[in-house]
Parts: sequence; structure tokens; C-alpha cells
Amino acid sequence: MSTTTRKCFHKVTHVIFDNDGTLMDTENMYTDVVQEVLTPYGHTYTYELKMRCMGKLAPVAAELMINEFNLPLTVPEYMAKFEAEVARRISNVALMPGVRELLLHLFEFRVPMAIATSSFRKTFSLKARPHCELMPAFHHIVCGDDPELKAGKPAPDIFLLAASRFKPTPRPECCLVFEDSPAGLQAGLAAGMQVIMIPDPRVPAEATKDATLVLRSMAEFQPELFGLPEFDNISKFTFG
Ligand SMILES: O=c1[nH]cc([C@@H]2O[C@H](COP(=O)(O)O)[C@@H](O)[C@H]2O)c(=O)[nH]1
Ligand SMILES: [Mg+2]
Repeated sequence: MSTTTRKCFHKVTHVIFDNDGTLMDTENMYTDVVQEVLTPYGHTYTYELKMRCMGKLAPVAAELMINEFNLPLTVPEYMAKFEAEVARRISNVALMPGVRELLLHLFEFRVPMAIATSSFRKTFSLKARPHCELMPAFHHIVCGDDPELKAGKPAPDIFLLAASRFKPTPRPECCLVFEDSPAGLQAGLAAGMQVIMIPDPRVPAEATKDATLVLRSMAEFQPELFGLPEFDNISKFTFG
């Protein structure tokens, strides 16, 4: 089940999910988007480079790409190309395996949940549209362009901001984070939270070694290990 064997986990009361690559299967789309932007300049978006961009705020990733390839583009110009390609592909993104079942289960037991995504609100809303029946499961959603957000992942700010919006506000150690990216893992840990990492198989073990637990899929998650309600055989709850 896990590549990290840490037997003792702390009980949590709140759960904060990353979105891209964790709840929604959007990372292959992002790979295609960035490759489309790079192709006219003759460059390739390697997985090594992608790992440095994943989870970062769009302007930060744009600057990284411009510097990496010495592209003749400003950050706004790069972002305009990036966003145009995202808009072309975003209409029907799927959920990652096991996500729907876990969200329904935790919602049934009234576990407070939030999303902390580097994606900007407008883009997140497009991705969320096919999954709108699941959105009431979240108490709130913090996006990368939130006016109160000072620094993106790997800084801890987005997870601390997400925790602060639960009322009453839980202590960081009572929050469990789900993440797929190395930057997101570092952000969650820096926030003082336990982080379950569900990385793409191409992410090397070195980049996941600090995770509280590493899973291959959300479907492997055992909530009772963190003091959350155990799955029964069939969760009958559905949204209205
Ligand atoms: O291949 C990539 N994947 C993802 C990103 C960035 O990561 C964000 C998704 O972050 P999160 O997993 O926090 O939702 C995207 O909006 C984008 O800014 C990127 O630049 N390149
Ligand atoms: Mg992610």
C-alpha cells in the first residue's frame, strides 16, 4: 500500500485537498498545454521540468519556463498562450480514481473539507463544472489568485489560509493534506500538517520521502489510520 512505512499517524479532524493531479486528472492536460506552447520554439517539456512546475502559481511556472529555455516572451505573454491552450482542453476533466467515493464518505460523516489549489479561480471553476454535484462537500475552496494569499506552494501559506477559514479554526496538526506534487508536499509539511502524497509513478522516491504516507491511489486510503470514519462496505449517501 505505501512506500513510506511510518506506523504511527496523528488523529486529524479536517482534510485539505490539492486539486490538479490529486482530485482531478488534469496533469496530462497540463503536459499537453505546455508542450503546445513550447513546440513553436523547438523545446520539449520533460518530466523533470514538469516536476519543478507542478503545483506552482502560473506566473511562477511561466517565469521558470521562460528562463529555462530563454523564450522570447514576457510572463504575461507566456501566460496568455498557456491559458488559451488550457481553455481549449479543459471542458471535461475526470476525477482521479477513488476520489468520488472518499469525498462522499467523508461528507456523509461531516468531516470538514477544503480545496487548496494553485489554479486561479476562473480556471478552477471551469474544471469543477462537470463535478458541481460534489462541490457542496467542501466548506471552502482557496485558489491561487486569492487576495489573501501571499506566496504559492512550496510556501505553507495556501494550506494555512485554507485551515484558517474553517470555523472553528483547527490547529495545523489536526489537518490532513492530500497532494500529488513535490511543491505541494513541501507546502503541507511546512504548514505543520500531515501530508498523504499520491504522486505520478514518474516522481522519484527521493521527492516523496518526506511524505507522511505515500499511496498509489486515493482508493487505497484508510481513513481510520488518521482517526477518520472507516469505510463500511457500501456508502449509500448521494447528493440531493
Ligand atoms: O505541468 C504543469 N502542471 C501544473 C502546473 C501549475 O500547477 C498548477 C496546479 O496546481 P495545484 O496542483 O495546486 O492545483 C496549475 O494551475 C499550474 O499553474 C504547471 O505549471 N505545469
Ligand atoms: Mg497538484
